[in-house]
Amino acid sequence: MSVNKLFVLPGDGIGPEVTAEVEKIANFLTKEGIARFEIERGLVGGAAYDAHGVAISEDDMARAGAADAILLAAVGGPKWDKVPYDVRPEAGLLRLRKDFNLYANLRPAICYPALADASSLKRELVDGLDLLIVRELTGGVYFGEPKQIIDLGNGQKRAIDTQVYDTYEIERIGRIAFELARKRRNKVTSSEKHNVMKSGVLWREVIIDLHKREFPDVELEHQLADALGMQLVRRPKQFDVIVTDNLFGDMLSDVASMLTGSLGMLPSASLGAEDAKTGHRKALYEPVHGSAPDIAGKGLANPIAMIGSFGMALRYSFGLTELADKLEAAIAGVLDKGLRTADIKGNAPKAISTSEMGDAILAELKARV
Ligand SMILES: NC(=O)C1=CN([C@@H]2O[C@H](COP(=O)(O)OP(=O)(O)OC[C@H]3O[C@@H](n4cnc5c(N)ncnc54)[C@H](O)[C@@H]3O)[C@@H](O)[C@H]2O)C=CC1
Ligand SMILES: CC(C)CC(=O)C(=O)O
Ligand SMILES: [Mg+2]
Repeated sequence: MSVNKLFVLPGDGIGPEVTAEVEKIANFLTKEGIARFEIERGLVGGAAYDAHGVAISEDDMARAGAADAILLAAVGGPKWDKVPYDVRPEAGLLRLRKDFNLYANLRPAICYPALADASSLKRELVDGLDLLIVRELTGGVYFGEPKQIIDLGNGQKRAIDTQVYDTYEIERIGRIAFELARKRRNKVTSSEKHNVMKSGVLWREVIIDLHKREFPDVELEHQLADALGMQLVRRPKQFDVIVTDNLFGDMLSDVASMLTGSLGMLPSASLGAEDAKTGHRKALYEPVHGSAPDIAGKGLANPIAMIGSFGMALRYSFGLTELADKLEAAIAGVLDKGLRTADIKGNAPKAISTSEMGDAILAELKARV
């Protein structure tokens, strides 16, 4: 049995609490000989800053590079609000994404039937929802240069962020979206703001051209990003795959999370380019949520987004598709039984803690493997 090397970066806030629940599951699978995981741990974000004065150390970057997959919970928090911009916690995550060229961020939003009442929308709007946001992750305004604050010398300052996209960046993320749509309901909605942004004009042009050349069998539609935000809460089941840029993808996926009941439910996979020889993609798996400082250390965090991210690692990095299916079924099973963390409690009589939710998912998994 091959060894799957996992590099775990718990990060800050609720990060250590939710990654502990994944480690329980990985250790069980290893102990029972169902799959073999070798886990190493590193520091990222505020935790790395406190230990080394940087948002991620060179040593941890090297160890992340040597792993088969990286699992990162979340970074940031008010404790580090005043640290220099270059070493702020979020810089560690951005460096991992950029240095490993993890350009494709897959953010599925699935509404489990048992949770349809936990959504902020009416049950009939979200019941059966299954959409996938494909977010470009290494370009756009989060990385474009110049990025600076200039002192204008007259008591005024000017802040500059730059949105930059090249053809190849749009084409490669578009290709991922079309390929994934072919395995789903065969529809892609491309989203930008070509009415006010040049990057939107190019985005639309490249996606239309790619569609014509390589994916004419897939249904393609375009929606402006502001209108798409509105449609996500109006009639979310119209979507299959949404492909969009780094900033819009970040915002729209937080919106989509509430359709499923909570930000604590949404997993994600950040994938790099396919290695021509091995077919393997460098990958980092991370929940969509942040470090949730408001609930950190209280056992209130929902570990499902993190456990679901591990499920995506089983599927996309380790080729353990059947096990990934079983883990997802275990999550659904726990929800069917009415077990809820505080964020998805709804009308349930009581909420269970982070570790109780992890234990319950593990027990459901044990019954399936
Ligand atoms: N990928 C990452 O590492 C991200 C980091 N952040 C950072 O996290 C920090 C906090 O940011 P916020 O805007 O508060 O966003 P957040 O996602 O951490 O929290 C937003 C709200 O959702 C709740 N929430 C989030 N995850 C939850 C979970 N697993 N279970 C239950 N409730 C959950 C929180 O309690 C909070 O009320 C900031 O420093 C921000 O930069 C934010 C987003 C992504
Ligand atoms: C760098 C992150 C804090 C940005 C973010 O919110 C995300 O990627 O979801
Ligand atoms: Mg975000």
